Amino acid sequence: MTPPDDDSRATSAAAAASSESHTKVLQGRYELGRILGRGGSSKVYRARDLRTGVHVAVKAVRKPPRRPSCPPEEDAAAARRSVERELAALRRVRGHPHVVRLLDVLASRSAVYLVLELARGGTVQSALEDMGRADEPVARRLFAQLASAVAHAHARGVFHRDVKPENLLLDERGDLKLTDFGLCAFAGGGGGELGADGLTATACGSPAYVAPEILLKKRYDPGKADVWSCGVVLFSLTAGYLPFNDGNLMGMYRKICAGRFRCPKWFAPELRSLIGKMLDPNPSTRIKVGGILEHPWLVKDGMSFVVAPTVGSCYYSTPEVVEWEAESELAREMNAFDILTFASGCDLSGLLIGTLSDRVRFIMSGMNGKSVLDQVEELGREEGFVVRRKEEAGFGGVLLVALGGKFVAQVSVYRLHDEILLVEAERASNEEEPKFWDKLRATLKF
Ligand SMILES: Nc1ncnc2c1ncn2[C@@H]1O[C@H](COP(=O)(O)OP(=O)(O)OP(=O)(O)O)[C@@H](O)[C@H]1O
Repeated sequence: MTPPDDDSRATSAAAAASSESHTKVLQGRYELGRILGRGGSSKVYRARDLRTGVHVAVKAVRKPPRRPSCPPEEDAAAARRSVERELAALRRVRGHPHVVRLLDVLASRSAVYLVLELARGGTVQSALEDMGRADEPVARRLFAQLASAVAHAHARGVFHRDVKPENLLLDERGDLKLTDFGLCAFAGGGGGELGADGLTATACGSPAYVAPEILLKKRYDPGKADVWSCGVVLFSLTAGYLPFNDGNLMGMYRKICAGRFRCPKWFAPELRSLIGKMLDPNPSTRIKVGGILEHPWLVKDGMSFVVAPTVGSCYYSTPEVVEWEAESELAREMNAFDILTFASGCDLSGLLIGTLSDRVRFIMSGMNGKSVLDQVEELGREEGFVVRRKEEAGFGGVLLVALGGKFVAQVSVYRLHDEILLVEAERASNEEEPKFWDKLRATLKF
């Protein structure tokens, strides 16, 4: 397949997500395959990272079509808020072995693409449809992983608010990954809508999993609402059907508000006890997520939970978690995702971050834009190129031209935030001046 020319790349990237075609390449890097799932405003594709060969999932979140009743700015702002919320949440909770991992973020004028680790085992919902219900040890393992992920998110001030089997993915080993933070709330005013009392009034969640206090339109504690939804998940996993069900929605709501459900007779007493504490219609007496992790039903089969002092969260004590702890300490470098979060005051439209074969955009932090361009200028002169400083937005750019007047490369620097720079380096083609490009790469460290 011949690569598209430069100008067509951004367009083809955006078109890729809207098309059902299976051979589109997003920003020269992610080859999109079949659709794995669809959400309200997204399509999720299986994809391959052409640089590493690793298979990933790309969630393409598009700006919604404008509604005639709604001013265009309102639509754009709502779409942007929802993506920012999901990104901010994934950033806060990243690194936990049972939360889906955000690998990269790309953006175009019409969509944001979240590159996520690929969960090859489908969703817990599809597994339940196939197997009916889970055996108790399997349910215990999956539920422990869910409780651990939710506890971790809460410890980081993120309340999911849409815990349900469709949002629980399974990897190839059958391990659970919590996903879809698009409806979450943040503690401490991080873009969510919690009041000073830590309560919210925003009604969200899926009917069968939603807590009574939300149905009753009370101000509610989103942490307790997550516990309720986890209780419904646990019941569904072990029973194979929902605890609150009725022919009509109002009937179901009445049962939810009364906390009226019946456990199947094969439920062990400890399982009944845990579900009863989670599906307590009174949020003030409902068990907290920390209590779940210590409940006797869960602390079986040699499982144990440890409170990580560094992050103050509870986690499922396995070698993977220990490894994650070490990795998360190291994972401090900036990536495209950080840029989007940092740049929340900037207009992100048209901001493309990523690597093409002959153009790269990357972040430099703690550097002065002018000195970056000075370094490029010096390198160009050493190589015998004609060097021209360009007046552009941001710090400007440096154009490097060969003696015959042929374009060699150009580097432009923009300021994103204080000392955070977005640097764009472009070259004529990847066949020409490879040594110079390597030197530039070494100088600018991209
Ligand atoms: N990382 C992934 N690996 C594999 N499949 C995934 C992944 N992420 C999402 N999916 C699939 O895509 C579906 C939709 O994803 P997701 O729930 O994140 O989208 P959404 O737009 O936020 O959905 P909703 O409208 O329900 O909030 C999932 O139910 C799942 O089938």
